[in-house]
Amino acid sequence: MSLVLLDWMEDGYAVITLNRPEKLNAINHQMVQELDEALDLVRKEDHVKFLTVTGNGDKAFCAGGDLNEFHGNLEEDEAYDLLAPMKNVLYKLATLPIPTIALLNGQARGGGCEIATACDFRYALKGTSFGFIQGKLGIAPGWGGGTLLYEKVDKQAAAHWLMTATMYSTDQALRIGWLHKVYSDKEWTMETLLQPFLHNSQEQMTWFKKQYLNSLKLDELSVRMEEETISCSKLWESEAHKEAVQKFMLSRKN
Ligand SMILES: CCC(=O)SCCNC(=O)CCNC(=O)[C@H](O)C(C)(C)COP(=O)(O)OP(=O)(O)OC[C@H]1O[C@@H](n2cnc3c(N)ncnc32)[C@H](O)[C@@H]1OP(=O)(O)O
Repeated sequence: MSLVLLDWMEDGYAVITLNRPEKLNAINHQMVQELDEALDLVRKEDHVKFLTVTGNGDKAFCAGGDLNEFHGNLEEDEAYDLLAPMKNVLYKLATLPIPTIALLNGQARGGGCEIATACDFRYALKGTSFGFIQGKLGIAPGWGGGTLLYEKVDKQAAAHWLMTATMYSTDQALRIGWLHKVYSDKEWTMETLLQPFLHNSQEQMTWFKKQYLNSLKLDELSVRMEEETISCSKLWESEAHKEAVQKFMLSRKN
């Protein structure tokens, strides 16, 4: 079964859906691989105007890395080998030549927020919440999403969110500029959400995106994302991280 769905829409855009709702779309190895392949396919299609990324189910966009696979008992080099492929996926997503919109149908935690941050824009359903909670697990973002957060919101707001590792409501996330729009249940239809983009041609969209990417200084971005993955791999060995993952695992068994 595909854990990542890729759909081509008649209106000229593509949709990637994280498809593991029973695990709140937590990212496992298979999904890393499938996301990578889906992004390659989207990149090859020259008629697609933009890409949306969303989650299946009504509870979560993505609950982060799968804690059974991205578990606590890893040496630094093992952690690096686990984190780096998803960092490469996020770099691909962040630098895709067409605009990308995260449609946040439910909560996002940890790596889920990193995926959303790699998209150019974030629209959320009212009542959802979001947190770069890695700090509470004895680690820091490791897929490059922390680095990307500094590109997307005010630097102090980014540092504050990462260091406090708290969940933000849609109002808080709007206030710091991480979210661009919030919609009610009734408004949450593709027509309403995407209507402002649909009138643009593919040529317009690729130019807008190129101009945006030019502002990001991409060489430097990939170096900083790599540094993030290396730092997170070191933190992976900490007792605080082992204990936090253990606590989650034990809570599942009761
Ligand atoms: C790469 C680094 C990172 O991403 S660090 C961040 C990792 N993510 C997390 O710490 C979030 C872990 N999940 C949670 O705390 C809870 O599931 C939250 C999101 C609060 C939702 O709670 P609740 O509404 O009660 O749902 P639940 O816990 O029963 O979850 C439903 C099923 O999904 C699973 N799930 C959830 N998150 C993950 C995850 N990150 N990795 C692996 N599995 C996850 C739960 O285990 C549960 O499945 P099951 O019913 O136990 O089979």
